[in-house]
Amino acid sequence: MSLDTPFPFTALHGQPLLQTALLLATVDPLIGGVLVEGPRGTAKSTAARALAALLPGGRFVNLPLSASEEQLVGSLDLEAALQGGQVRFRPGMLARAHEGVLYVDEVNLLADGLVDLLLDVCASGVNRIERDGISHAHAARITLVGTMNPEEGELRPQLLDRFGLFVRLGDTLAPAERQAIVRARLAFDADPATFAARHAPAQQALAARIAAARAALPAIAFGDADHERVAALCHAAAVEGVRADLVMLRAARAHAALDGRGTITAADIDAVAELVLAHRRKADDSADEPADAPHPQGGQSQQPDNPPPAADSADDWGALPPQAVPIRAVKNVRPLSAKKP
Ligand SMILES: Nc1ncnc2c1ncn2[C@@H]1O[C@H](COP(=O)(O)OP(=O)(O)OP(=O)(O)O)[C@@H](O)[C@H]1O
Repeated sequence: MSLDTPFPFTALHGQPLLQTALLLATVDPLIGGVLVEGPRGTAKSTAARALAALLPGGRFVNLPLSASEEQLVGSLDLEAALQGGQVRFRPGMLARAHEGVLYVDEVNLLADGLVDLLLDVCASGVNRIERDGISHAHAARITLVGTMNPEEGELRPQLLDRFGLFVRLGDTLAPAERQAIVRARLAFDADPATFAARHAPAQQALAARIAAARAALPAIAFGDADHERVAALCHAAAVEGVRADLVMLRAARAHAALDGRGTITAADIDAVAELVLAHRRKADDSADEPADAPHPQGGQSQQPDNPPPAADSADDWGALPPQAVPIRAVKNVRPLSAKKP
C-alpha cells in the first residue's frame, strides 16, 4: 500500500452533510460542484481526496491559487500547426481532473475570471479552448470542490450562485466527536493498510453505489409534482433566476439514484433543498413565505410521508440510504448573500 493512501471516505466522522453533498455532485457533476465554508482542520481536503478514491480513475487535482488560465484549461500549440499542419493540444488541469475531483482550497481568493471559467466548464461538462480561430474541446466531467473561509474574503454573489451545492461546517465539535475523529485518524496514521482494509467492504459498496447511480440517472424522469415542489421551494427562498430550480431537480434525482430508486420523491427534494438554497436565499424570506409552500420544516400536508432519519455518523455511509440528511441541521445555515433587512 502506497504512502499516499487516502483516508477512507466511509471512515470520516460526523460530516454527513458534507459527504452527502460530495456524493450528489459526483453522481451528477453537472450539478456544478460543492462549495464548503468552514474553519481549518475540519476534513474538507481529506473528504475531497477520499471522494476521488471512490471513482474509477481515483483522479484528484489540487488547483493552486497561483494557477494561470493556460495551466487550467490547457493550450493549443499553433506553432506545431504551422509547421506540421496539425494543432497540438497540451492538456491542462481540467483535462487531468476529467472523471475525478478538482479541489480548490480558498476558492474565494482565486481570481474571479478563473472561478468563472472553472464553474462554466464544470457545469457544462466540456472544456473548449479557442485560439486564433482554432478551437479544441474535450469532455470535462469533473466534481468541483471549493472551500472558503469568509474571514479571508467573500465570493462575489454571481459566482456563489453558480456553485451547485453549499455546505457550511460548524466550528465546534463535541468532546465525544473530537475523540472519535482523533482515534480514527491516529489508527489510520499508525497503519494505513490495515485501516483501509477494514473499510474496504464499505468503500467498495459505496463506489459501486455511485457507479450504479450514475448509470441510472438518465432513466429517472422529473414528474410534475417534482417540478411543483422545487418551484415552490425556490420561490419561497426568493432566489434569483432558475439555476437553483435546475440544480435542485438534478440533486434530488442524484439522491434518488444513490438510494437505488427510479423515482424522485418529495423526501429526495427536501433532503437536498437546503444544500441548494443556503447560499442563494435572499435576505430573510421566512416572514413572507407563502402558507402553501412545501417547506422541509412546515406545511404539514406537504411533508414527506417518512421524514428521513438523521445520520449522525459517517460510518453509516455505505449502509444507510443517502436520504439520511438532517435537513434541520442546515436550516440555520447563514445565507451568504443575505442582506440585512
Ligand atoms: N470529521 C473528520 N473525520 C475524520 N478526520 C477528520 C475529521 N475532521 C478532521 N479530521 C482530520 O483532521 C486533519 C485535518 O483535516 P483536513 O486537512 O482535511 O482539514 P481541512 O478542513 O482541509 O483544513 P485546511 O483548510 O486547514 O486544510 C486530518 O488529519 C483529518 O483526517
